[in-house]
Parts: sequence; C-alpha cells; structure tokens
Amino acid sequence: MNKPILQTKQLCKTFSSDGQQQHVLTNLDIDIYEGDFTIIMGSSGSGKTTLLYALSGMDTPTLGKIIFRGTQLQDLNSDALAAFRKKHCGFVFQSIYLLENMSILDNVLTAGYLVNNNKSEIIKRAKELFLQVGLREEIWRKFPSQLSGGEKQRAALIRSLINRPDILFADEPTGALNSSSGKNVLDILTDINHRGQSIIMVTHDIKAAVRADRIIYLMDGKVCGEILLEKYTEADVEHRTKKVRDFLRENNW
Ligand SMILES: Nc1ncnc2c1ncn2[C@@H]1O[C@H](COP(=O)(O)OP(=O)(O)OP(=O)(O)O)[C@@H](O)[C@H]1O
Repeated sequence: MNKPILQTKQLCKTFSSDGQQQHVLTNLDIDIYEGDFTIIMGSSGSGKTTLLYALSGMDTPTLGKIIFRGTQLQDLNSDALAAFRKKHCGFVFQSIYLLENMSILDNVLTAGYLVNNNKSEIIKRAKELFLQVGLREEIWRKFPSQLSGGEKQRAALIRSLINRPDILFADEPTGALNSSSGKNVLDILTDINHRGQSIIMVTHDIKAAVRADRIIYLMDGKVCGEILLEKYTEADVEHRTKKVRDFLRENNW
C-alpha cells in the first residue's frame, strides 16, 4: 500500500443552529493513500460532503486533526490554507461552476495563470488536457452556455486539473449527467487515476463506486464499513459491481 496523503485524527464536526448542536462527524481516524481512487458513500445526511470539505481545507473541523503529507491543516492561517487549496487541491462538483462570460478555454487558462505565470506551459498543458478528455479544438472557444452538461463537466474537470493538484476532490461529479456523459466522466477519472492522480469522490451511484480502489462507508458521521478493490478494469465490471452491491447491502445502504 502507498503512503498516506491525507490523514484524519479524531476528526469531529459539529454544527450549531438555533441553540441545537448536530454532531455530524465523530472521532474519525481515516488514512487516505497516495494514488488511490477513494470513494466515500453513505446514506443522505451521513456526513459525506462535510467530510470532503474538511479534508480539502474548505471547512474547518470542530475538533481533531487533518494532516496532509505531515502538515497539520489546523496549523495554517487562512491565507496559508487558501494557498494549500490552490496548490494541492482540485475540485469538481455536481453543479458546474464555470464562469459564463468566458470561453471554456479561458476558464481553464485563467485558473492556470492564478498559480503559474509561465503562460506557454499552461497553454500546452490545457491543450493536452482538452484532447485527453475528448473536447475537440472547435469547441474550446465556446461559452459554457453553448455546451452540453457532459462537455461542461469535462471542461470543469480540466480546470480542476490544470494546476496538477495532488488530490482531486469530487462531489457527485456525475450526479447531473445522463448515463453516457456520466460514463465518459468516470472513464476520464479512472484514466487519470491510473496515471497516478489521487482522487477522493463522494457518490451515491454504484456505477461510480465500482471505479474505486477503496470505498469508505459512513453512517451517522462514523466509518462503519470499508472495502478494498483491485484497480478498475472494464473487463472486471460485473464482478466488481456484485462485490460493491454486497458491501453496500451489508451496510444497509
Ligand atoms: N453548514 C451547515 N450548517 C448546519 N448543518 C449542516 C451544514 N452542512 C451540513 N449540515 C448538516 O450536516 C448533516 C450532514 O450533511 P452532509 O451534506 O455532509 O451529508 P451528506 O452525507 O453529504 O448528504 P447527501 O448525500 O444528502 O448530500 C446534514 O444533516 C446537514 O443538514
């Protein structure tokens, strides 16, 4: 097994509203490994998105530690935490947050220039990524409103990868896509994972879950089950689907 890239130690997250406290994550000790495609599942409200936000430094835990390659995120001030996210993390969500007044190429380049002022390097990387996800040159200059949902999500994925993040965080990235666009995005995620990209993804979808090396199942903010799988291959999909279904059934999904 590879080294941990992210670790949580006794991680807790409590939300307070109207004088009521809700303990959403409770004493989580999780190691996430370099190069893994880690998937977080669990019923609605079990704390999956809250965990993803805490792991990526988008939200702060109430108690406990999050450690990225030996650095405790709690030791970083807000500027350093923002720099951590910019340098090390990429994000894709179910809702696609592209800037509507820019072409998809400019959306990607703008994200790249924020981190790297070597413009020709960014342009080269952007072009490689566009071709890798199957977005032809004819559409690079189109605006998000001129594209299909699947094309927009692929553009958003390129934007999240332009700065070579150490970890790609994905929250239901196929949730709003039809099945062929969803499969297309999952194929891309699988491909980049096989090239070494660490991915942490929240999903409700078994078709997405079978892509995992490891599924962590949350219930009421605690890890109640975990399964390890071999690297995904299309040939193995039936067997994996059965394994994942059995695992989910054991966890009362
Ligand atoms: N900012 C917040 N303030 C108050 N409560 C919150 C906040 N964010 C999340 N919660 C609560 O925490 C619980 C867990 O939410 P979370 O979004 O992590 O669940 P989830 O497992 O991702 O659910 P789903 O599958 O429905 O997206 C929910 O009960 C939710 O209402």
